[in-house]
Amino acid sequence: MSKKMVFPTKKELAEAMATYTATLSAKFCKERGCFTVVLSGGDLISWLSKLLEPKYHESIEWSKWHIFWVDDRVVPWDHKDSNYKLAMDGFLSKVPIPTGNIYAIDQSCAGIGDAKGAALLYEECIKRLVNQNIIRAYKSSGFPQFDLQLLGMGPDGHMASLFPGHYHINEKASLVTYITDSPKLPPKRITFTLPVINCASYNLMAVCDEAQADAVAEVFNDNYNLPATWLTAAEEAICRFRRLRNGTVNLTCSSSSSASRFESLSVSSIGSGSIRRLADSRRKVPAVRSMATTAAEIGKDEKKRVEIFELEENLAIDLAKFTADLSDKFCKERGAFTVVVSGGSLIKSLRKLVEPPYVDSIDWSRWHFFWVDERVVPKNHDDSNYKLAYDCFLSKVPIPPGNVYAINESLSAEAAADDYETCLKHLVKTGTLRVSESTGFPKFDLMLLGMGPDGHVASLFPGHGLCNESKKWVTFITDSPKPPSDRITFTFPVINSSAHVALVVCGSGKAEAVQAALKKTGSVPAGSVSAEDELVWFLDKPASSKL
Ligand SMILES: O=C(O)[C@H](O)[C@@H](O)[C@H](O)[C@H](O)COP(=O)(O)O
Repeated sequence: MSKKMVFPTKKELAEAMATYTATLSAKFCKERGCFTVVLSGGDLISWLSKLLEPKYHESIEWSKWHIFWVDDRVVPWDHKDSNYKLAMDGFLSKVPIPTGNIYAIDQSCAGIGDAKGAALLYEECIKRLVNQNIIRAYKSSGFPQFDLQLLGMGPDGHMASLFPGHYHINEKASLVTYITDSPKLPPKRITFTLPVINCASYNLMAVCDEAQADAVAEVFNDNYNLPATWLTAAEEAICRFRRLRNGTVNLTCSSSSSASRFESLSVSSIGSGSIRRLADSRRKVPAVRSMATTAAEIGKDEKKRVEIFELEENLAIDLAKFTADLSDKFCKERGAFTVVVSGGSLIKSLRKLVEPPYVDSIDWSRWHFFWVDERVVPKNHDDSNYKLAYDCFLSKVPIPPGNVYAINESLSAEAAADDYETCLKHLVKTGTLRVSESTGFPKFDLMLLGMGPDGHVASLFPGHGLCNESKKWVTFITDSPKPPSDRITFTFPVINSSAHVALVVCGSGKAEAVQAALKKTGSVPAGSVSAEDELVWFLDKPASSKL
């Protein structure tokens, strides 16, 4: 389903929005005895005042309306920046919606600027209303499914308080999140997360100002850096806009007929129709000559290769081709590509993938992105592996946010590990993640790992009991010798059940650990890494100097 609507004037746009809202109100009030409506701030409220005209006002069953905000600013209710105040003054105070049906940001948190507290309380409120059946729950996922969401878009392409380049676009662990560094003032806000926004039955985005013309054009040219590009809905997403600058926005608005990307809290289905594919615009990838010499004799293991590169630059080029080839293979064979990364210097070595030709040729919509280990710190913390990957990689490629599986760092390390394991199990159930026939552990298509100077991989450190974990898929550590102390990590059985593993190691400081792992001159965790189909060590000259 794909819908766009262009109107010659603001007046006609407002009229169409009012009719649409009134029609949905009648439908939901009849079908389920209530109508859940989500508002944003901005111009929207002035459109809604159309509903105050008698032909709408008199026919709408206001007593059945329940009002929510997709985002609000963490300021007192009577503050000029408050979305609650805006809606109250311009609309809500003029219609007989019961006060108890208006769900505003918590007044005391907002009053003292406690963004985190306000987000938590708003989430709790929504969960309670789902339990009471006032808000529907989306299929099996239990995500709240609002009946109608009325959204605006900023000139930078933000919607709700999801801003371009901000990691919040990938937030899936919560329903409501918060931001304290909003590029648009005021800085503190709470916002629905993308899965919640996209679960709404009907999403209506209204755009009217010249200032938004460029962003509208970008959104409809599939620029995934703009949060508004990700908008879908369970039933219908419509973008209504006034004809802006001549010709600039003669565009279409795509939406999905299902919110299956977000059917479960951190899970998406493969190949959802909601993701616009880049396949059509694919460019042919020129062959990149391998600049490696192969150390043939090491380990004499036919599944193991060691590639040594004169320069790290050459290693990065070859690693990109290796990854892109596997991506092509798995996307063709199974319609999905499950990729796991570590933190550390590996991420920098992946830089060629986010440059031409690969950035254009890879079918990013089929990627599913995981972490082999993660530090239990906030996602915007400098120690976060998520932040590292987001800043250098994820923010540059259109992997659907629903396919990026970050940990829930609001939990303890132990609970976060359990939660991540549950997420993997769900993905196995849905077929996104394969299982190894020989081990019964999940079989990722590609694992891209770094190694520490002490020979650790993931957060499996030399001499630590976790290296012997044989049952769990994901475990945790609270005494990591490399700070920060609290982490989650995949276990060896999971790492070694992968189809392909690349161990990427650079620098002379790691030469001894490389030697220990490959020549068995010592015992280091990296020496225990294997793969079901292929393990490739990518080394630069200095790292290989002791082989
Ligand atoms: O969270 C982590 O600490 C990493 O995932 C870790 O496993 C990393 O891959 C190695 O420590 C190598 O890091 P460097 O490449 O930066 O040395």
